[in-house]
Amino acid sequence: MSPSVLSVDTVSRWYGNVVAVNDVTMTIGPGITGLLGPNGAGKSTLIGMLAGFLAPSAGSVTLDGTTVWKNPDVYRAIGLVPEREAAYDFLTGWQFVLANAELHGLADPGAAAKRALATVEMEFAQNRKVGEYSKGMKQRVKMASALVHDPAVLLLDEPFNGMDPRQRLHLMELLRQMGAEGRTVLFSSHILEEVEQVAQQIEVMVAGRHAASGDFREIRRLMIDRPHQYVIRSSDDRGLASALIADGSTAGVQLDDGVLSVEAVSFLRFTELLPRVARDAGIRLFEVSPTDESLESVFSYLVKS
Ligand SMILES: Nc1ncnc2c1ncn2[C@@H]1O[C@H](COP(=O)(O)OP(=O)(O)OP(=O)(O)O)[C@@H](O)[C@H]1O
Repeated sequence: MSPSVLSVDTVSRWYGNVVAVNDVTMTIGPGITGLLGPNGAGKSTLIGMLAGFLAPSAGSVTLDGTTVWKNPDVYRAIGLVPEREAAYDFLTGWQFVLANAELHGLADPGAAAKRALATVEMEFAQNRKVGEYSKGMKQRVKMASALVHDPAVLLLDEPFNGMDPRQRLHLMELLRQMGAEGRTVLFSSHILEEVEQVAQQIEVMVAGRHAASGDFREIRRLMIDRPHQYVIRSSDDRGLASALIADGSTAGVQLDDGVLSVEAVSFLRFTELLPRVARDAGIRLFEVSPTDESLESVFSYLVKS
């Protein structure tokens, strides 16, 4: 498979006065890219523009240098697995995939549908109606229809949503296979653990903006190496507060109504500092709990940085 590269160049997309995607520039090459971001970050909108379903309001999306929007030649190289369930519940899996093969005008739609259903291991259920499939089976049949024309680019919008662990593993394996074949695969998710298990490259979006980019180690580091808030219980909170202030490497120490809270500048430095300071002061630690670990707080930190 010849390598295909999607380029997003200063792309924005607005709906009325809602800016869904705000001045995003990124390059997506062969292998697996995870598009990570909380709900409403603009992931679906970006995928719609990558797939040629939505026009950018500004900027351009190109595949190997050719504009994607309004370009049927480019659509032949792209497969999209949308977030919504297939609306064709009354068709069998076979009919659904075959219809897509015919819409693409393939020379031998039957052979293409057979091959695509085999790739996702759905032949066993191909004669049952899509409406009777489990969530994971629906996802696989949508994937077969996206793969029916053997595209170099595969885009999947929240493909792991609602899947059980077994279905999840199966889909991860399929994505790895697609990546190993040299396809350019991009999938969106709001769960870091999901993305880092399968994506070589991670692009983070928050509130329409491109917040971070890198492999999972870099993204983990960005998320961990940021100010963290902790509540600490110890044998001598007041003594510990003084010792931490004296050390000077924490951003803030507060003792309010007997609750000791600390803002650490860096997670890694703090995990080394705290036990040492406590030991030197002869104080025992009972509990150290983070207070701002929600994914939203991590994401909003990334946007500010
Ligand atoms: N057709 C539309 N009309 C108006 N606003 C829209 C439309 N589609 C999306 N939006 C808005 O654009 C923003 C980005 O939405 P988008 O669906 O792209 O985000 P997302 O990251 O995919 O989130 P989710 O995972 O919840 O789908 C949101 O504020 C959303 O309300």
